[in-house]
Amino acid sequence: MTELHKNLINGEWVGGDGVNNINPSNTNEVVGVYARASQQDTLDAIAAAKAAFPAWSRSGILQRWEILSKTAHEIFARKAELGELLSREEGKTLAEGLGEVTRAGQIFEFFAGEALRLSGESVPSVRPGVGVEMTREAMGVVGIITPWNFPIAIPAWKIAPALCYGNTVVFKPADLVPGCSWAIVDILHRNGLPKGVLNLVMGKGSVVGQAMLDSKDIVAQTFTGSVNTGRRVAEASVKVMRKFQLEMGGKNPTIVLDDADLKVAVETTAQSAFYSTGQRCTASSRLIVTEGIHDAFVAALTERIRNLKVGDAIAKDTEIGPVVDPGQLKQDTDYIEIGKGEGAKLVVGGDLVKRDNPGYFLQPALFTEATNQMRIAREEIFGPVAAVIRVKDYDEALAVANDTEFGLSAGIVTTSLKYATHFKRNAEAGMVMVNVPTAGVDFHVPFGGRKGSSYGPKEQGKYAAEFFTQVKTAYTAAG
Ligand SMILES: NC(=O)C1=CN([C@@H]2O[C@H](COP(=O)(O)OP(=O)(O)OC[C@H]3O[C@@H](n4cnc5c(N)ncnc54)[C@H](OP(=O)(O)O)[C@@H]3O)[C@@H](O)[C@H]2O)C=CC1
Ligand SMILES: O=C(O)CCC(=O)C(=O)O
Repeated sequence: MTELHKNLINGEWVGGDGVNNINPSNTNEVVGVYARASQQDTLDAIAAAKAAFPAWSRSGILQRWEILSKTAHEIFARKAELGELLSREEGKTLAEGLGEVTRAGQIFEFFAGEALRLSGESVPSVRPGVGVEMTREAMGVVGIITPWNFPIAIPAWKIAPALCYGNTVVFKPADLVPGCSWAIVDILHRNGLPKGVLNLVMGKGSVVGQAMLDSKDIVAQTFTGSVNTGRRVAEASVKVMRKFQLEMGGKNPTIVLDDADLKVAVETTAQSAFYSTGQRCTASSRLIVTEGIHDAFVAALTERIRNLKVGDAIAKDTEIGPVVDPGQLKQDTDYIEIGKGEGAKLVVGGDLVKRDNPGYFLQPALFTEATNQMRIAREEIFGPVAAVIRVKDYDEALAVANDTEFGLSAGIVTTSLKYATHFKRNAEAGMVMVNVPTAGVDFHVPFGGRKGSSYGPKEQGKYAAEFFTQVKTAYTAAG
C-alpha cells in the first residue's frame, strides 16, 4: 500500500483524506498519496503558528541560520531524488527539475546567511540628546499559498525569508503538486524547526486557502497564482487589514530588432516562450519583431520549434515536458482555436502529441500575423503558445510591448546599446532582459512585476525583508 503523506500541524503529522498525485507524463502512474487538510485542520494550523510566534520571533539568529543552512545542504544532497519527484509531479524536464531544486537549495542558503545579517539603523534625533533606532521585526503568522508551476522554488522563496525574519507559517501548496512541498517541510521539521513554527496544510484552495484568507490571525499573506485568485486574496486581506503580496499573471513581450543576432533571437525566444512548457508567469508569449528581420526570424524559429522534442519529462532527450493537467491543456488548445478564429496564422505546432504512455503532450505552437488587440496577445495562456506581432521600428515595438495590463518581465534582442538602454528605462515591467530570456531569473535579486502582474513589495534577495518584516522606530533620551 502507498504511504500517506500527512500534513504537519503543531509539529505532528496529521492524516486526512488521501489524494493521488498523478504524473502528467503518464497518467497511469501515481507519484504519491497526500492528505487533504480540512477547514478544522487549517484552523488548528493557524492556532499552532500563533502560539509558536512569541518564542520563534525571539529565537537566536544562530538557531535560524543552522536550520535554514542544514535544509539547504539536505536539498543539495538529495537533488537527484527531489528533481525527479518534481519532474514526475509537475512535468518539467528532468534538467529543469534539477535546476529548480538547486535553486531552492540556494534560496535556503541565501536566507540562512540573511539571518546572520539582520541589521537596523541608528541616527541622531533632531532633538539634541535623543537617539533614534530603526529595526525590522517579525510580523506574526504568515500565510503562504503557492501555485503548481514551481513546486519547490516558489515555496522556498516564501518559506525561507518568512522563517529567517522570525515569522511563523501556515503553508498551503497547490493541490496538484504537493510532493516537493511535503519534502521541504519534512526536511525543515527534521532539521530542528520547533513545533508550530511551520505548518503544512495540503488541500483544496476552496477549503484550506479560503480558511486561511478568512482568518484574522494570519497577519500577512503571500500568494502566487492566477489573477482571479489574487483578487480574492486582496479583497479578503483588506477586510481584515492584513498585509499582502501578490504575484500573478504575465503577458510578457520580447522585442526582436533588425540588428539582432538571429541565433540569439531564436534561442532567447524559444526558451522564453516554450521551455517549462510555457507554464511560467515570466514566459514570453508576445514576440514583437521589426520588419527587416521578421521573415528570417519566423523561418528560423519555426525550424527550431519543429525540432523541439516533446515527451516524458524524465526522458533524457526531452526538451518540452507535458502540460500539467487536462484543465490547463484545454485552456491551451482553446486559445489555439481562438487565435485561428481571430485571424492569426498558425505556422507550426498546436497538435496533441500521441505517445505510448497516456499524458498531456502538446506540440509548441507559433502564430504569426497576430495583432496586439487579439485575445491571444492580451490574455495569459500559460502554455507553449506564442504569437509574433510584426512592427515597423523600435518605437512601435516599445509601444506594443507596453500596451498590456501586465508588467512582469520584458525582453529585447538587439546589438544596439542605444535601444537596449532606452528599453531598460522605458519598458513598463518589473524585470527587463537584454539578449537573455524573460524567464529563468536569479535567486538573490528582487523578483516581481508592475501593473496587473504584482502587488506589494518584491520577493527574493534582501528585498524580501520589505514584506516579511515590519519596521519599528524607537526614540531614546540619553537621560
Ligand atoms: N503567476 C503564476 O506563476 C501562475 C499563474 N497561473 C495562472 O492561473 C491559471 C489557473 O491556474 P490555477 O492553478 O487554477 O491558479 P490558482 O490561482 O487557482 O491557484 C494558485 C493557488 O491558489 C489556491 N487557491 C485557489 N482558490 C483559492 C481560494 N479561494 N482561496 C485561497 N486560495 C485559493 C490554489 O489552490 P488549489 O491548488 O487547490 O487550486 C493554489 O494553491 C493558469 O492557467 C495561469 O494562467 C497559475 C499558476 C501560477
Ligand atoms: O522565470 C522564473 O525563473 C520564475 C517564474 C515564476 O516565478 C513563475 O512562473 O511563477
